[in-house]
Amino acid sequence: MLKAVILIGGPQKGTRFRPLSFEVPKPLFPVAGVPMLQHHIEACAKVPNMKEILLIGFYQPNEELTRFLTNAQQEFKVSIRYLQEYAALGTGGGIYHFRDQIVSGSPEAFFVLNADVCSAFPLSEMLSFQKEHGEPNSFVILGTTANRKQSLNYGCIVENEKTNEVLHYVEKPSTFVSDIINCGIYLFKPDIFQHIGAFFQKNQQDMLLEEPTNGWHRAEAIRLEQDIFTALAGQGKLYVYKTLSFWSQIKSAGSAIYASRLYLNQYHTTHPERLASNKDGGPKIRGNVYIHPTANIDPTAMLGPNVSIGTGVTIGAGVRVRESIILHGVTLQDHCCVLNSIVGWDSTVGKWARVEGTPSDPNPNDPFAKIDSETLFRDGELTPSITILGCNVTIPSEVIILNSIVLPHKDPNRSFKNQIIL
Ligand SMILES: Nc1nc2c(ncn2[C@@H]2O[C@H](COP(=O)(O)OP(=O)(O)O[C@H]3O[C@H](CO)[C@@H](O)[C@H](O)[C@@H]3O)[C@@H](O)[C@H]2O)c(=O)[nH]1
Repeated sequence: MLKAVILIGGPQKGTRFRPLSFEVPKPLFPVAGVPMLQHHIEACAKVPNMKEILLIGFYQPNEELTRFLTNAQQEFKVSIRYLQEYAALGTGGGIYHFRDQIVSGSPEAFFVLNADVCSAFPLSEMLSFQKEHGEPNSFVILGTTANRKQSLNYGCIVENEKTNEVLHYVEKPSTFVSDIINCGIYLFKPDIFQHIGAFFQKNQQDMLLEEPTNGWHRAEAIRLEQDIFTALAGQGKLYVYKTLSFWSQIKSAGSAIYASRLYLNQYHTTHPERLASNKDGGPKIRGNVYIHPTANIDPTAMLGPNVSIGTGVTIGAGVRVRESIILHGVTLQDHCCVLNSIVGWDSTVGKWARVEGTPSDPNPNDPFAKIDSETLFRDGELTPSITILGCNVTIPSEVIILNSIVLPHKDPNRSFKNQIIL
């Protein structure tokens, strides 16, 4: 039997996702029409023998998370539970703290997935790879190829090309190490806890010497990447399975639009029913578009490619939407235009208004390019990015909002370009 753990982080994480993460925990933000996490859960539930999916994080349990878990359990017919860390314990500390829950029922192996990645999740392939490679208790990291410059933003893996054993692992190196990067998706055997445990013991001794009152707490904070993988590399225990299928991080809001595009594209094979098509009396659809059944869209509107329309959205006559995510309860009034933008919950875009951003897509001429999840500012200036309207924003008619971030509940009364509207 198998299990899966999804690391969902907590409220202090996802800062590059603001202001959208003010309203909803980042892992529940909709990507291609469903919460980011649902893609992980669907992929795990498809693996034969998957008995339980555990979400580990340091969010306070809230209504939205509980509702999502209840619905997902019913839909995917697998046990899904949320385990809350008492503090941020790092990518290794959380799974170590809850190791009894993970190994209860004696799973032969378990997956660990970072919540903030979008992927085809080749989990069954990782299982077959694990069976064929190395010793029975070896662990597998999913890897992909990045270009030299961007590889520095990820965990970098040097492999033995014949055996795929991980020989060196360096987390976010400052100079080039390898173009094989860690996708944040792992297959572990329960034996991993011996390695994390050994590190914990050592950490505890060191820290109790330094700080007798708080040492135990601090010793439990363990980073899977720097503390465990680096030590396991070259020991015949850690292998890399390189995937050619799609993969991207979801750090900034711009990367959510890119991830939506990847998942919408995947729907052709996994969920064709989620893709809108041109029908009599319906809007004009270009490329891949997701429309929630409760949305009300004028037949003269044109949507796509890469558009997701949430619950209860109203779209008026002659509206154009492209490369955007429209969240629930939004109203797009007649003839407005929304390009490369995220329109937050319950916002309104007035007639003939234009909301437009600059896409942050990876370089299309580089097959290994990844999305640059830029910080908001570079050299003291706002980096041109997608336009984000926070929740409950009202854009008046005939106004242009370009490359800007509008904070929740704001009503900008004129056009803005390259600004954060506070
Ligand atoms: N439960 C829990 N989850 C956490 C914690 N810290 C981080 N996470 C979750 O773990 C994932 C990784 O988070 P980061 O610590 O922000 O790492 P990163 O910069 O995304 O880098 C990691 O992912 C890359 C691939 O996306 C890897 O290339 C890299 O090596 C590393 O694993 C995210 O889903 C985050 O929510 C924690 O203390 N507790």
